[in-house]
Amino acid sequence: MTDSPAPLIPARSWAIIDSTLREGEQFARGNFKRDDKIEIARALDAFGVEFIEVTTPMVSQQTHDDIQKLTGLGLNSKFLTHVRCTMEDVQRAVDTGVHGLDLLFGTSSFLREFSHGKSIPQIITAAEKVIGWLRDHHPELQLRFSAEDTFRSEESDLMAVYRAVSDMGVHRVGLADTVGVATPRQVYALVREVRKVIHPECGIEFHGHNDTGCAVSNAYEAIEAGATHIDTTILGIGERNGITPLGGLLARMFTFDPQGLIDKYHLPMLPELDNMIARMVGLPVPWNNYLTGEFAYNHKAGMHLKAIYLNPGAYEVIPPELFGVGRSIQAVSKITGKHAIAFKARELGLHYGEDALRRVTDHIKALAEEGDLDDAHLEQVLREWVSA
Ligand SMILES: CC(=O)SCCNC(=O)CCNC(=O)[C@H](O)C(C)(C)COP(=O)(O)OP(=O)(O)OC[C@H]1O[C@@H](n2cnc3c(N)ncnc32)[C@H](O)[C@@H]1OP(=O)(O)O
Ligand SMILES: O=C(O)CCC(=O)C(=O)O
Ligand SMILES: [Mg+2]
Repeated sequence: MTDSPAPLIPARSWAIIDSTLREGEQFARGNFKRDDKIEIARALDAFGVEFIEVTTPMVSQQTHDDIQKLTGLGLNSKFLTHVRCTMEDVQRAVDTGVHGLDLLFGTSSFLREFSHGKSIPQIITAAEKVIGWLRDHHPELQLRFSAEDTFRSEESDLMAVYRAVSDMGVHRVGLADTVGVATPRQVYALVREVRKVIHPECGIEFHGHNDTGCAVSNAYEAIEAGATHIDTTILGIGERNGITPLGGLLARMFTFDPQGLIDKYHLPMLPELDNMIARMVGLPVPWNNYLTGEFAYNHKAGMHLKAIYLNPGAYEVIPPELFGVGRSIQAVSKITGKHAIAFKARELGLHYGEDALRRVTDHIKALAEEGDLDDAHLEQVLREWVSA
């Protein structure tokens, strides 16, 4: 790590707002009880996420009290609650002990027509009232204002809203790809445009859904363009097929500043986090999950195996052990090669000459064509053929 070149994107330039306790509750199987919430919050805090976003206290008295319980745990991660832009919601939120409020208002024609029915000037007026009151009565709170469904909103409307709320003194503005329609280039371009109309000290948050498979790349482009905060959830759980997964974002960003990520987060805890949420929602961790999926570090093809034995970096971009994960080398299959077989043989103290190695390799490949070979069978074959 010490010899690596200067990071392209320093990990200190962006922070994680983990929304497993808000967006994650909108997942089909996300129905966390108080003990689950405490377990999740403690785990995220131990991992080192900077912010934990929780559901609005408007959901119910129970949710309100759960938030108070969470904020009373004395964790290092800061709690934010996600609330509508109304006096009723924010007044309910201010006594929960959170560090900040994530306000939102839909700005696309879809949401203006079918959700809340407000025009852009009415949205700005509502924001003025709510933000003004919060700044006067609760200057200690960090405030964020997000334009829900940003990427289906008119750019001129967005700029008017972002400029206005930045002038009102919010600490961050939010861009939300609510339906997962944005492309990476669009995200990059819009973050750059937003940067131009808000105050220099105002942060930019990105929230991206994964409907078209771009949640991680869009989060990356947002950061590259200057976003300061990214929303994630553990395993990516959320409405429909979810948002940027914590593990996916870390995998992406690790390649730019490994040491920065190691310094900021307790990376070996990632499997624990993924398994915890899988258990709570009653689903397995997906086999191809970033970093922690069962086969995320499985190596099989003969050409790969030759190099992997010599240096795993030949076919791995991120060392699995840094994330508390092991690699598996599948030396036996029809697509194996002589180097992998020689390596397995050496592990057993067996050595083959060039010709014998070719023959035993071809025999093992032929056996594998017929059906699966387990390690015990492989050992038997290797031992039989060495003396043949
Ligand atoms: C894209 C996202 O994920 S946004 C976050 C979604 N999160 C949630 O919905 C949190 C959980 N929600 C709830 O528990 C409930 O929906 C509550 C408590 C917030 C509201 O419940 P209800 O009063 O029964 O209203 P309901 O959910 O049916 O309708 C939404 C209301 O919010 C209003 N609304 C929607 N967005 C906003 C906004 N950004 N600011 C202010 N009001 C809004 C709608 O106009 C509607 O109010 P109306 O009936 O006066 O028109
Ligand atoms: O408040 C935000 O920025 C995001 C809200 C949300 O979950 C979404 O738009 O998908
Ligand atoms: Mg969302």
